[in-house]
Amino acid sequence: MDRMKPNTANSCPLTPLGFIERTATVYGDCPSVIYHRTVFTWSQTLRRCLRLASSLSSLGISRGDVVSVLAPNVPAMYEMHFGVPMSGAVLNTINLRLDARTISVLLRHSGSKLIFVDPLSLPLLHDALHLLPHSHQPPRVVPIEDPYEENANSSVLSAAGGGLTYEKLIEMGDPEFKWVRPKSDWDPMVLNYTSGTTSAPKGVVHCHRGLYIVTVDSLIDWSIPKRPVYLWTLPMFHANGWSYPWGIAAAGGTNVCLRRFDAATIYAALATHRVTHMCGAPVVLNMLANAPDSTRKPLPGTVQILTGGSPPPAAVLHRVEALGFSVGHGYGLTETGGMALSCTWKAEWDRLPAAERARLKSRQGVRTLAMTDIDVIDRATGQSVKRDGATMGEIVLRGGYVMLGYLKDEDGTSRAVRPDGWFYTGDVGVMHADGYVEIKDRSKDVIISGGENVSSVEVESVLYGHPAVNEVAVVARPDDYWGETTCAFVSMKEGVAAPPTEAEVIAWCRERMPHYMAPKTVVLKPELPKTSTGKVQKYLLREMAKAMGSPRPSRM
Ligand SMILES: Nc1ncnc2c1ncn2[C@@H]1O[C@H](COP(=O)(O)OP(=O)(O)OP(=O)(O)O)[C@@H](O)[C@H]1O
Repeated sequence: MDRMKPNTANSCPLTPLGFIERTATVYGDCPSVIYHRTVFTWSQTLRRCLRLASSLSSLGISRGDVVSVLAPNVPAMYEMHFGVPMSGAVLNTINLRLDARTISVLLRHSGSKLIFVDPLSLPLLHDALHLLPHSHQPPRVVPIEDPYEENANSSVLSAAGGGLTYEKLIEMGDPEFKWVRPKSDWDPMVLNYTSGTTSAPKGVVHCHRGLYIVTVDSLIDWSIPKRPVYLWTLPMFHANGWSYPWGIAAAGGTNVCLRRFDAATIYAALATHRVTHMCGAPVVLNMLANAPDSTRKPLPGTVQILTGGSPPPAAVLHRVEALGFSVGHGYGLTETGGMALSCTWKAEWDRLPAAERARLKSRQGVRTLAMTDIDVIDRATGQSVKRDGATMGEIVLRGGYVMLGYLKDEDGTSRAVRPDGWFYTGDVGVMHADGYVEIKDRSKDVIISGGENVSSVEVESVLYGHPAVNEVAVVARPDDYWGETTCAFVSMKEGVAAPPTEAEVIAWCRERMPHYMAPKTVVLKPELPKTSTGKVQKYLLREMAKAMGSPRPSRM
């Protein structure tokens, strides 16, 4: 046995890039990418990706160079998930709803050599480039055409790219290009900045191996069949759309691209393309559930919808399932490139009442097959918390698709990935007796009122049960007496005849939860501030609550 070692035939580096070659062989004539009236097949998509990789190589882009993209879910964005790393480069998708200052910081931090840009984001990119210091070599700009956008004037685009555009690169490239394979499966493949929900975005680097594992794992975990029809409602710039650009290629599916969407666009696309699968943050589920009847269209069949990214309130899950969607729920971070936990469903739960099913489904669940281990630990002792569904601790995990690290941030990396072999998520949760984890908060969001820990997620989930409530976010408000008290920011559904007052919302909560948890302050707002990935920007609300100062000391 001692002589049994890896050999040349079994040590080829793992990478999800090869999936597209197999798919082009099997499903070459099947639709790969649809955008308005444009339909590509898998053999065309493969050739376009190879042409892109070849052109990037002829422009001098080589192994390890960072190539950025600022674009919505259009076909070019999909192709870049293959074409850019096939040139050996590291793909850096940038959130197009960031401001110019943050984008310039990211471009500088990543040392990006070239950036592809959507026509509608050109002015934003120009502002960002102007903010780069003179000493910094700016990336080469390559605009992406969009025949369906009136504002995408081709001569303006060509001028902005110094004569070069995305389609010109495709045209110039070699469709038989021998793509640059990773030397090792630990070679970096993508650089993704986190959402910046809690602090400045961090540059997460993933390697080919990690992305291969998470892609295959995500296909298995969501039981993706062959040839799904997948609607792109999750931004690909967010953690590479939880790895599904590579996953849908592996399954030979059809990618339905959308530049922008609202409830009406989603319902229309579901019906037109007979969509089978889609992903979205809970905000997308909320949008579907609260859409007026006039915008809803009958579903083409059961649509599988995978949600994650922030806690899905049980009430929202319940409403979406009642509309005919089948909801899957997972939990992950940019640092895991996709889902690390999922609320794996048990057949016997189908017999439970709907509200109980939704409550169980709102739990984040168990580790996926390829995540080696997870735990909820007491940060002070490092010991596992009791499996009682009540004792809170930090969620930690280990497995083959935890990031390589944060780019140029060794301190940040060693704070997150510890010598004890765990990746510390910064999320606070509990372990239930059945081994399912439930998130209670981010460590920064826990409210400590009179020495008691209050989970903002728990208070939010009660508030979501109020029939007039559209969205809610709960944060701490400083309080001279209690230390902190619960402050709820609430937006009401449109068209509610007699929306409740702040005092009525407080009274409603006090009937349904211990008084120390119930909000002492309610602020009604037309809309809550969100990141482009649909997460409520609690730090902004926390600042607002802080600015309100302490209310008069009160007793429970
Ligand atoms: N199913 C889920 N339920 C509750 N929270 C979730 C779920 N999935 C993800 N999250 C939250 O999203 C976080 C990961 O989000 P992401 O990587 O996009 O960056 P961020 O944490 O929002 O931003 P930053 O790290 O810059 O503050 C997790 O740490 C967790 O707090």
